[in-house]
Formats: sequence, structure tokens, C-alpha cells
Amino acid sequence: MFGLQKKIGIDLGTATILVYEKGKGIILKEPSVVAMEKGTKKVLAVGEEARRMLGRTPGNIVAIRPLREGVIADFEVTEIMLKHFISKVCGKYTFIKPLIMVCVPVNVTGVEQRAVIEAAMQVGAKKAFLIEEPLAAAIGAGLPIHEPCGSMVVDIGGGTCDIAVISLGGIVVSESLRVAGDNFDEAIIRYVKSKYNLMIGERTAEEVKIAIGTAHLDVQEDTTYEVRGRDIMSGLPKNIILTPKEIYEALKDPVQAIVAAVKRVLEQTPPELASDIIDKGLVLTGGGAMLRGLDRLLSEETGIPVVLAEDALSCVAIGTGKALENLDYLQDSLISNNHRSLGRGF
Ligand SMILES: Nc1ncnc2c1ncn2[C@@H]1O[C@H](COP(=O)(O)OP(=O)(O)OP(=O)(O)O)[C@@H](O)[C@H]1O
Repeated sequence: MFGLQKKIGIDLGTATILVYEKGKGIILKEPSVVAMEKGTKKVLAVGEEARRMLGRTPGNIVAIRPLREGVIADFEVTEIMLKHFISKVCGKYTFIKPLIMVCVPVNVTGVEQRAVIEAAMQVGAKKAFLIEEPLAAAIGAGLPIHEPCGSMVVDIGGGTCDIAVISLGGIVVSESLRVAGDNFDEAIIRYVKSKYNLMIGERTAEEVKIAIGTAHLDVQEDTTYEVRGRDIMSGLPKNIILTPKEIYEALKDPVQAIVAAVKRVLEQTPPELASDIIDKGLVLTGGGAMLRGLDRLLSEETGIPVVLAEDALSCVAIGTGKALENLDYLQDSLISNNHRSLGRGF
């Protein structure tokens, strides 16, 4: 019924916003950051430009990440950001208005859901829908979610880790954990502070994680990583060298929290679906899932095969866009601007 319509999928992520367009692939990828003037709330920069300002702004400018820990922490700013990016990619569609599907964190409230839809409508959508993150991740990873067999997905983003078992187009068992990539960064900051009396920033911690972070001691980089921070005692800049083994130690707690949650979901999975998952394994998606050795650790801890999705960072955005091609069988799991009933988990 929407054959000629432009179809746009938006992953409204805690760390990154990605936009997917059918036939073109990922057409936008920007950090979820907005820089504003403090008193007037005038927007100065959005996305990559605003991210470069994080932690480096003068007193009268603030760089905000409006989504935190998987929830919309500052709705007004989220709306501004969403409108900015939608206008950027949809500005050219003057005649044919696009269909827009937005993937939002699982924990957003009903009011926020409707407001996200209204934001998409205001910037020119013909129709707008919302989809749950694990469902979008599973579609993006190419799992056969509409078949009567169990598929398991673990999506580890910046703010949340969403674990779900899906069958016949719906979520059968799920858990959303507020432990993900951002917590890995915070754990590195805490570790460096307590071991070296050194304060490092979020961006540095993320660089360390990506460069030498590991969840499994047998899977580590052969290199060390030099970081610069502020010595807590002297207040002066200081350099230290970190090893992969140290980062493994730093990340142990958040990594174990994710392992425990995956086990809990498996324990609650009906036996028939569990047996499908034992055969097919579980799929990891999201940027946080790219932590070295996490797939191996999860496989060892659960005894089932674990695969990192091919394009882990883009899976949710791709799945969000592709969900627009499957509106018929997903209808019950979505919320749209004229389909007001709330789907599962919303
Ligand atoms: N190679 C990598 N190794 C480890 N972590 C990574 C890597 N690349 C990206 N990340 C982390 O992935 C996280 C962002 O992932 P993603 O873009 O999937 O999250 P999001 O969709 O914005 O968040 P959420 O799903 O919680 O809303 C960040 O914490 C980032 O540091």
C-alpha cells in the first residue's frame, strides 16, 4: 500500500543517530549530541560538531547528550535533534513525503513515544511509526523473526543492553539492562582513577576501550595504550600506559552483569524456543557488542554459539528501515500516528 513511498528508518540511539533509507543504505551517522547557549537555549551545533565540544565548552555553552542510559533524559533537546536530522535527510522530498520508522529506547514513556512521532510528522513524514530496539536489531541482523522458531538477539548500545527472544514477529521474553558501552567507559574511568590517581575524560576512556578493551583474556590486542589525564594529587597533566589486561579487569563488572542478564533470559525462554536457540545460537548487535572477546565469553558462559552481526553498529537502523517493508505482520508490535494502541513493551 506504500509501494512508491520513500522509507526512512531512524535509530534514535543514546550514543549515535543513524538514518537508513531503502535502496541507499545508511545515509546519516552522527553522535547524539547538541551544543546550546546556556541561558537562551539557542542551538549552536548538532551531531559531530557538537560532540567535539563535549567536555571542552566555555561557561556559557553546554554540550548535551539528551538520551542517557536508554531513556530520553532531556526531551526538548531530543526533539530539536531529531527534527534537525530528519530535515537534513528529508529536506529534498517535497512531493513524496516519506514514511518514517523511529527506533526508540525500550523504556521511553507513552508521552515521549507520541512526541517522537509528532516530531517526525512535523518535519514532513507522511506517516510515522515506532519500533522496539531488539525487534529492529533482529530484523537488521537478518534473523527470521516472523517464522515460528526462536531467534535470540542481544543488542548492546551506549546506554542499554536489550536482550530478546523473538518468534512469529513478536518478543516472547526480554530484558532491558542499563549496562552497555557507556558503562564500560565509566568503569575504565573509575579503574584509572583508583589505580593511578588519574582523572581521564569520557572520550579518552572510549578510545582506550576501542583500542585495547577486551572481555576475554585470550582475546586481546598485542599493544599498550598511552593516555593523558589530570593527576588528582598534583592537579597537573600526566601520562600513563595501560595494558589490555588492565582494561579486562576494569570491565569485569559490567561485562558480568550482561552475561548474567543473558542467562536470566535463557532461563525464562520456553523449552521449544530454547532448543531453537541452542541450534542457531544468539546474535550480538550494537556498538557495545564489538568489545573484543565478548562473543567468546558469552558462548563459553551459556554453552550456545554466539555470532557478532556483520554490521553490528548499523543493525538497528537497517532493521528499523526494513521494518517499514513488513508493516503487515509487524502492525501489532508498532505504534504509529494513526494506530494509537500501544504495542508490546511500549
Ligand atoms: N569497536 C568497538 N569496541 C567496543 N565498543 C565500541 C566499538 N565501537 C563502538 N563502540 C561502542 O558502542 C557504543 C555505541 O553503540 P550504538 O551506536 O549501537 O549505541 P546506541 O544505539 O547509540 O545506544 P542505545 O542502543 O543504548 O540507545 C558506544 O559505547 C561505543 O563506545
